Amino acid sequence: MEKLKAAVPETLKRRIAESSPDDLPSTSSDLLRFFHRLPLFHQVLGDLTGLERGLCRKNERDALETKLKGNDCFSRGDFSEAVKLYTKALRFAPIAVDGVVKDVVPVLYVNRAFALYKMGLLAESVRDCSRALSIFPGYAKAWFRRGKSNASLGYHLDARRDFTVSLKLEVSSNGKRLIENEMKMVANLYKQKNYPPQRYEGCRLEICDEPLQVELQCVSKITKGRGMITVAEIPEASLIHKEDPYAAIVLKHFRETHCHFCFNELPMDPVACSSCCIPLYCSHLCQVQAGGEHLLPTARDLPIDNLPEDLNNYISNVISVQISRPQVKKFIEHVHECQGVHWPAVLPSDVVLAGRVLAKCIEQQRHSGLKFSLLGIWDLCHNYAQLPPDDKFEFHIYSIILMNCLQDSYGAELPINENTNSQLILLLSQIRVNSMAIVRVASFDLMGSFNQQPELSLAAGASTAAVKQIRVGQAVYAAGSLFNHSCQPNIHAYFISRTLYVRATEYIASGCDLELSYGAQVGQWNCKDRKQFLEDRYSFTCECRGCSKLNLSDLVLDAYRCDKTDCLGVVLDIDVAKYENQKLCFFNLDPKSHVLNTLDQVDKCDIDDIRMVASKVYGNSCSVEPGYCLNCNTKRDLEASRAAVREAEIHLRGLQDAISSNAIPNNSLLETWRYVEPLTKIFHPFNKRVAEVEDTLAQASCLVGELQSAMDHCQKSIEILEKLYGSNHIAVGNELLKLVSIQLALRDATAADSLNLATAIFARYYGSHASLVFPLLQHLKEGVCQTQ
Ligand SMILES: C[S@@+](CC[C@H](N)C(=O)[O-])C[C@H]1O[C@@H](n2cnc3c(N)ncnc32)[C@H](O)[C@@H]1O
Repeated sequence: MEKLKAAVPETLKRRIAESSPDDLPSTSSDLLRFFHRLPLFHQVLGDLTGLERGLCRKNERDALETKLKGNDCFSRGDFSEAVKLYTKALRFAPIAVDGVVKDVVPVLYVNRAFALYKMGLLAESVRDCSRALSIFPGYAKAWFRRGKSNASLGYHLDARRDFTVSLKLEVSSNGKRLIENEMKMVANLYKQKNYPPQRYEGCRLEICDEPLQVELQCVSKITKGRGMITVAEIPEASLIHKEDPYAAIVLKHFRETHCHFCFNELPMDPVACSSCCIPLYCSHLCQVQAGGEHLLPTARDLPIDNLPEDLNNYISNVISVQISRPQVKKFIEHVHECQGVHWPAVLPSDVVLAGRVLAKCIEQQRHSGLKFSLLGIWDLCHNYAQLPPDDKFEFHIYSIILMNCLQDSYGAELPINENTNSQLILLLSQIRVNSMAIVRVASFDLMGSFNQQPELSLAAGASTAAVKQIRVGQAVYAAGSLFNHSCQPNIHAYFISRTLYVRATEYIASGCDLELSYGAQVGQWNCKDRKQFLEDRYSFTCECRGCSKLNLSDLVLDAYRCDKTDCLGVVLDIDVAKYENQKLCFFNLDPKSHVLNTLDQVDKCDIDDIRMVASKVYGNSCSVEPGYCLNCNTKRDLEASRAAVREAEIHLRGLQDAISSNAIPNNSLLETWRYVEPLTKIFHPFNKRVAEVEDTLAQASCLVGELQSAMDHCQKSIEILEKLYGSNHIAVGNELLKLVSIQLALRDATAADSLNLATAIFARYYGSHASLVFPLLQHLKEGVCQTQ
């Protein structure tokens, strides 16, 4: 790609860099013409689309080689590595070669089933046997393995049926003897205990479906374009929007760990795409929803006749993949990428996502008998004019490449010309502005310490590791894209499977804007960093109330404390002061400012707190002077303060490294405290860095078993976060979970109170889905019940 970029003449590059949306037909057709004459371009396209060079097609030889490596691991007793290798082999393995069905896939499933059985993953083992049987019902070994796993699960009736079929199919006398022995063992048990058979495939999450409670409306505003408002008032925690994506894609880093359809973490027995080597799914249901029903295996005939009716029903239940039709989506998003070619694996995720949007538009227009056009069907805003020159150039190149890659699937339906190329460039800019990251909460870090030592009670396993949010996918939601951003949002978006849920985090009066955070929030970053992030990532200047009105958080987040010991005033650095001055200027320059009083300049809930730390900003035509206390005007030496902070940070980093490697040396805590303490004398008590230091000290104390001290530090961190975010914010909720964990370990009765506070916060953000998204909450609830 870099060579391709370098080959483009400078004059054309410059025209592209300076182009506006109106110029796109001319710049894109000139680039297309240039590429057509360039041998390098045809070579790049050949690599991306040529089947013979495609690394993503099925390959029986690679599957067999990988299977042998898996067998080696199995014989050494390394079952988990064997499972991984069998999964890799399943990715390569074709169900049929030249129309002849091969046994490699069923054999791999049964091998993996055995390794899973050895690991004690019995339900997974049963599922893999059923998958083998859905392709090859006459496979005696698969029925036998299924019987063994069912027997260990206590499903003795199913086990007996599995062994019965296996015995009828087995040809060797040794094999028959083995099966008969197993049958004897379950013979009596099945009469005593009988459970219904496990569901073979299906959704793993039981989602409690809440009705939507409000009517939303889309309105246009001068500053932010279209946005959503509420027609009626909305109570706190109401679910206000729910939507499936127009198109979605898993991010490259998570291709091996998360389902390519529902984005949940893959189980140990994932299903591979049956026609190319790229996707992995958590079940056949996800596979079919992403790739289409034609990917499901078609079972061969079972070579046994005259079976009793109930056994026949049982067999057909096992070998047919049970997927209900309504669950299968009409549009199949992976189908055009599934020919074994290289491009879906190597092009950037947002470009492949654009391909999925195009494919869906083509399908929709095909149904209505229309010619392809993105205009009208895809009505989202874009930021092409504000894009940096490099991005404009890349979008031009990728639009041409993607059009060519899609030719195999859509040919004349998707003509490559100046119109379609310009539309695709704009589509890439729309995806930049409107796509959302599908996020998963990796709270298992916190649960890890409990799970690794199951012999310990929950109370003994205190942990203060942070709850991590991981971005596993990228998706576009047609209506969800109309929510504008605020650094002080009143709604919250989260994802279950690939569905977007939006919830009001506070009471919202009728007619009010409904705004979520695009990733920058008051309390998390200062005004400068938030604005910078939004400009870099989304190319707009934020006009939200957090960036235009004074708020406590922006004043204290990075502030130094006043040199006078009894003064709680803030001292701001130059950068921060500049942005706070802009907020004040905004009001002073406003033509209506003479009718505004100080209250209008300030976020109302912060008035008393701001008076406490920066009383001077209430003066008329006040400006914020860096280096001077905003209460008493005392000067602080900022240069010396910065130097002292740098020194303390070195020691703090040492402690953080020790925490990561779980090796805190003796006396390290006392030593670090000696160096870190000056930070608390330099920074304002509500400075975010002080909260982070308290949090680090809580973690370190927890690791060395000083739980009382861990609890004190954790509580101090929470007090600061409450000032920065407000006491009902999810950041406080996350910190409260750590506190509960420590309190449980200390058998402190206040754990229940802290958990109640945390539960109330999580309910505002996640409603009835809180425990589903944060399994740790349920875990801690059980811990609190145990200790009561
Ligand atoms: C996902 S779209 C939201 C819908 C959009 N307003 C529209 O008319 O389609 C994001 C775009 O909305 C505008 N926007 C959203 N929040 C804003 C804010 N706080 N300040 C200024 N512009 C904003 C920006 O143009 C941004 O690129």
